[in-house]
Amino acid sequence: MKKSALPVESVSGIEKKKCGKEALVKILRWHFGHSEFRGKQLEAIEAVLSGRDCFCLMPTGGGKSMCYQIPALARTGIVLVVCPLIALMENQVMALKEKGIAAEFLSSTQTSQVRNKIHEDLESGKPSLRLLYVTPELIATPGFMSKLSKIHARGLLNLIAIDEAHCISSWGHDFRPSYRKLSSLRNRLPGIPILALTATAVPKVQKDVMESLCLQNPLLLKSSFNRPNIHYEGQLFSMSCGLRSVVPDANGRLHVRYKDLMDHPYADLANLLKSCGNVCAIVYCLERTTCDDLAGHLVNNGISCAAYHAGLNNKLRSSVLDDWISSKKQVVVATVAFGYYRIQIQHIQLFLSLEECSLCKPKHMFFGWIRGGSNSGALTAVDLVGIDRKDVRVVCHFNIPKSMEAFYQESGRAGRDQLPSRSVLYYGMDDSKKMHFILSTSKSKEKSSSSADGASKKSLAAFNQMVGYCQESGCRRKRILESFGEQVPATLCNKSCDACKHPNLVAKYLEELRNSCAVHHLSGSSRIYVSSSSDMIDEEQVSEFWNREDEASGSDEDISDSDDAIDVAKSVSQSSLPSKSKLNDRIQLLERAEDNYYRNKSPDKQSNKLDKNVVSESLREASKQRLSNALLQTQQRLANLQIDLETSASFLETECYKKYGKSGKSFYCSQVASTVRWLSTTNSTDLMNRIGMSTSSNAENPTVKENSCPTSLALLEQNPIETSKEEILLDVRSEPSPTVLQSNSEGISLPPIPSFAEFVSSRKAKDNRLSKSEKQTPEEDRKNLEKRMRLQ
Ligand SMILES: Nc1ncnc2c1ncn2[C@@H]1O[C@H](COP(=O)(O)OP(=O)(O)OP(=O)(O)O)[C@@H](O)[C@H]1O
Ligand SMILES: [Mg+2]
Repeated sequence: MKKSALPVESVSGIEKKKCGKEALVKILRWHFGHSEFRGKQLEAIEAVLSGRDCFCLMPTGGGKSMCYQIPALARTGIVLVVCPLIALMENQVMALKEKGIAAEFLSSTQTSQVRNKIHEDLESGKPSLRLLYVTPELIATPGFMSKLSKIHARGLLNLIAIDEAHCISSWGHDFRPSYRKLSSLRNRLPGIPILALTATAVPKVQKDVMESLCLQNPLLLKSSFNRPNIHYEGQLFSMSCGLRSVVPDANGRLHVRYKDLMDHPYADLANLLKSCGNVCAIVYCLERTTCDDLAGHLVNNGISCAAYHAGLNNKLRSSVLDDWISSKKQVVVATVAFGYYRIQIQHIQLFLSLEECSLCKPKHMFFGWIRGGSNSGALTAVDLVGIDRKDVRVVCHFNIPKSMEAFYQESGRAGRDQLPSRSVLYYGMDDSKKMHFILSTSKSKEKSSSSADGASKKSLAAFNQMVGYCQESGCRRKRILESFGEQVPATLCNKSCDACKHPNLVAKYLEELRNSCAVHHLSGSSRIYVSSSSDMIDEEQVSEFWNREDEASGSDEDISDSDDAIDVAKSVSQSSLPSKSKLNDRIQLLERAEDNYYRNKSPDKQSNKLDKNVVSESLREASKQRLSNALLQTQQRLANLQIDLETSASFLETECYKKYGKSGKSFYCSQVASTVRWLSTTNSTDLMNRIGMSTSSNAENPTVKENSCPTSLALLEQNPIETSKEEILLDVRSEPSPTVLQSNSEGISLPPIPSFAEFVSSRKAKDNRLSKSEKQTPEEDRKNLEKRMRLQ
């Protein structure tokens, strides 16, 4: 129901004088139903209404949005809100509209009709909009900026709010280059107060944000980062949630849980979620395949759960998010966004930077890099930052976060209703090595400049702090707060963390961890350090990790309309690839690097490597299980799809094995991962086709040869639920159509990964063809290269 705008009008009557506290509280109560302002909300609102810049540092879930939403209602005119995520804008605008508040967002996800309507309103003499949410990229476009300037010239712009302002600082944990462009706002729109808001900014980041946005004499409002309702242990949480009957076992009381001491971390998590009751939870993972696998496992264990990551298509992703927000699903297993985003940019640069390539070791890493480049135009980051489901009771990190800031931000999704909630963190040495590797390579390889080295050191230092948090036994709460520069008394925790509540248990587990892991002990320290060398990581794991991420092509980005990666791609292609001859040089260097790699390997190493790279039976079994989990999810997604899970999983696994079993573990795993991702987005027709096609190549079962003929597809499409596979087969057998069979097969098989030599020679062949047929301009060369990269 729409509320009348009475309070706004009545307040706007007095706005020329001053909007007093009473009037503001009235707006808060009328529109939002909250009785009083929280923390520093009122101070922030009063500051910006008086025309003063403000930097607002409030904890996650502290109510920062209110600091710009109330000013939007206290004055006529528009509040411009800059947001990093489309999902976040949508979520906020929807909530505001439900309250009858005129709010809109502008993004590429809208139809041009919707966008035009918003623009018309903005250009009208008296816009009805109160809040306009936009992405930083849109702000940077000249067209939109000139529109803003016109609104500003007409005196209709009240306030500029920059949400998640830490993204502007390269010192912050989620730096977004596009946020940097916001520094022009002060000059372009003079006299308009700027409100910067964030939950995570260490002093250095605070300073950087204020300087970058050219804030003038800003009011700096800092609330404590402490989230008293988040428990970093299990027992007190269970009790305060009324779960007395569920007494957690010893391990269940812990906040940091050690994967290396567990037989089955998946099972441990399933038990944990069950022991918490059927509560709302977020599980964060580093990789999409873990998301898929883990979600499959949880579903098998009766937990209402879905995976959420950028490998899913837009429709599925929003339906998962809707289901989760509306409590139809209780647990969402999601990837952490911005880390991936950086990795993708790094791929583009690694591929084009030969100095780096000559350093690379395993052959298959080339492919990861090359394929990574293909996603340059399509960022694939997903995050749940700022999505306001208030009753998240458990946030679990299934892989170690990259920094304390990231950990705080992500675990802070819990308990936004201020009720008791729980944070759980799974720590594993392998995860730690993987993250260490990503951080040590991603920044240092972006540019070979000293600033990039510095950035790499910074992120490694931030990560080491996180490792310390997992491997030491001091109060967790104190440690989190101290990482933000807050000094707190030891009593603050009140035994709401595992280290304070169960110190002996924590010490015991740490001791066991030390004994069980083959790790480095640094003298005088109880910490277990990961060696700083990237070769600590198993090459196969790295390869699969990269490839897995790369093959998400087809999924649209949803950070925002970000042009960051496009900028990078352009600048790299312009600066590093000015001509075709340079590109040839680079390709030759790549070849030499590859040769060197193989020449430098000793025969011993090679045979060892071969052994290590063999696809074992147990790996094949595990892959089958993984595919079966993915098929189960697909079956649920596609409602009542009739397939035999075991047979289909076995078929798909055999397909992967046939294709890459001989090429080694890494290629095989990559193909399995790719198939799992394909399953998460495929439709019934394609799935049936593929399973059918598989059998068609089986000589022992010639009947299925015609399985992917169009008649079966048409039948399935007409009546996807009632029509059984047997019926389709029967129908198909009467109408064989080998020609179409071939085209279907081609349409649905996954693109093969070429060997590096194949890649290079196909490139050469194409170059030869080109040089024969026509002389191209450097610009055309560049376009061709970009196209080729996209097609990889
Ligand atoms: N004065 C208030 N009284 C009660 N509830 C409030 C008040 N202000 C905000 N809230 C509620 O607190 C919740 C969190 O608010 P909001 O989303 O603005 O937090 P945030 O600080 O932006 O968090 P994040 O850093 O996670 O984005 C919302 O559900 C909001 O309705
Ligand atoms: Mg927020």
